[in-house]
Amino acid sequence: MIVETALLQVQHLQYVAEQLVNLELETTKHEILHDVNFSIQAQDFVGLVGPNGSGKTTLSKLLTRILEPTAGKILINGTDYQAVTPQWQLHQYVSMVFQNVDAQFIGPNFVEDMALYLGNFNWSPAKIQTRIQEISDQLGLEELIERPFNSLSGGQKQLLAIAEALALQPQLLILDEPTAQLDPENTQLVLNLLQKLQTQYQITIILVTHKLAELALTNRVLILNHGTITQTCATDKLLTDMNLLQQNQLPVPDTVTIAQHFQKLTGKQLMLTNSNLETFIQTFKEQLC
Ligand SMILES: Nc1ncnc2c1ncn2[C@@H]1O[C@H](COP(=O)(O)OP(=O)(O)OP(=O)(O)O)[C@@H](O)[C@H]1O
Repeated sequence: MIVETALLQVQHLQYVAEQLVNLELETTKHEILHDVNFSIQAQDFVGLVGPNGSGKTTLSKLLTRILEPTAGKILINGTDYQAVTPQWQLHQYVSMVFQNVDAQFIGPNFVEDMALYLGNFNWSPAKIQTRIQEISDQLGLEELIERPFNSLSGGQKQLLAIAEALALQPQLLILDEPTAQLDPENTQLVLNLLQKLQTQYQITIILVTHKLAELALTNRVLILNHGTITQTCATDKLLTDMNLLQQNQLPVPDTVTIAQHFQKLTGKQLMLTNSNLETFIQTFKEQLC
């Protein structure tokens, strides 16, 4: 029997932040994450949810080695992060897009920013040019790549930040609340791109989000609460389980409230999600008429 190694394995991860409290260089310690365990298979689309301050951003930074864990291990394709040297080689496996993409760009537009980024990896100008062309063709970004960042909408900048994060063809892409500051139109632009990455390019994605409606794109969710993973489950289970949502201080979607009322009225259990809501309403209308 062949046992496949998970793409990402997180084992007993702990992160303790140390803060300077005075000029005598005294510090206090604050445990942000403890005993975090989970694994992700290649091509999973995973949602990472949890109440404010539960440690989602800290975990994302550990997964991209922006922070080093106090204890525990992270393995990518069975290789310990610590064994990936030099450290920047990890960009070839895992990449992250931050909520505030403006802080991510150094150049004035995508083409120049990619040249600076890939130049750090000693890519030749010709190779950089080919990769820019390739990625903008694949993701349909031709019209944006030479425009100054300051002339683009928040959603367009997110698209370019995602494209840049894919420059080195990582296997795992982590997005920290990519739509938090976007209006509905720009949110849709970003969600469409994520769906395309998943279906056409089979990229493994971790989507950190507060918006439970966005979880419809994912197949699995990790719930982080009080600094540890309290549950991993199929997305449909979370989105239809009022108790699980409430136990983890997550907002209850309207679909769950409707399903609960339906059960009270009819005694029948209903698994209602955004994807089958329209069919449910249609059936209901037909029965009423
Ligand atoms: N460097 C640090 N020193 C001390 N405490 C920190 C540090 N970084 C984060 N924290 C605290 O750790 C906790 C987790 O923060 P984190 O930003 O990871 O949570 P989050 O789940 O991403 O929150 P949000 O949903 O609000 O973005 C918070 O209480 C935060 O104040």
